[in-house]
Amino acid sequence: MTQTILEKIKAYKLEEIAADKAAVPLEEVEALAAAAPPVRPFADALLTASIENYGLIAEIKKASPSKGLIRADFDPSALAKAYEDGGATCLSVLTDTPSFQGAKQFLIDARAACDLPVLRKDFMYDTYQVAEARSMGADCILIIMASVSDAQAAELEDAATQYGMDALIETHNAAEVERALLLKSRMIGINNRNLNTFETSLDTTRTLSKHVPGERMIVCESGLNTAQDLADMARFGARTFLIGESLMRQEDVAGATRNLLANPLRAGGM
Ligand SMILES: O=C(O)c1ccccc1NCC(=O)[C@H](O)[C@H](O)COP(=O)(O)O
Repeated sequence: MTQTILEKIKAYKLEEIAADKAAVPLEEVEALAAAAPPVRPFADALLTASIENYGLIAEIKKASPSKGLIRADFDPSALAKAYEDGGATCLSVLTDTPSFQGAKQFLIDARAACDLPVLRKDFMYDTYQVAEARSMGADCILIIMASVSDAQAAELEDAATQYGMDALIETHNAAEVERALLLKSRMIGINNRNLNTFETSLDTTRTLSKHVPGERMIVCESGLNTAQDLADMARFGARTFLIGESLMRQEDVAGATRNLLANPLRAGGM
């Protein structure tokens, strides 16, 4: 039987975690996490930004399984600064190497170059990775409901909370939203990318947003290209966005980020 992309990623990730644990024992990672720079509030920053305008998690993404290489001229520090200058609220940094050409060092460099809170964008299965995320300086982790059980999700979320970090809970369908709501995290990600076909459709957010109660924050993820897309999604209750590829393909990343955040609803243009 052919494996799905998440199954393939999980297989190499579990090997990677075992190798990392052998190379750097948990106690050492925990000591590094305890010495890491203080946590920057991630969800709070998004909430504040989304009251005034939109919250934007701008992603530092070199490549992807669906698109291959996205940006050849890739300097995480410069990109982090450009995103901050353009008005992004938070950063997302891919640390997975085999599928996204990401690196742990990218997160460390990006965070050091700006004052924004940072999400470790990776496939999390083990609380060891949460300690590792904090040791790099991450302020938030991603929990993908499609790749973990309810018990694993709760365990990862608890570990993040113990470090004072936030967790973004990612969903792709109504059943996953229902499971995500059993957790405590405020941020419910709705990913518009179908992980089997890699196609993106904003209809996913249009459909799933009604399953998310008002006290949680919808983070609309993937396939967002224009300010109009954001305004469209805002009508469905999403005022916080996670955007990678469309910004990564721009020469002037700060300018493109600024243009994306020019909210036509606020300007009275809609
Ligand atoms: O981006 C992919 O091709 C991908 C494939 C398999 C699993 C996850 C994938 N992407 C992770 C993401 O969630 C996105 O990087 C993020 O939402 C930003 O999406 P985009 O703005 O479309 O780059």
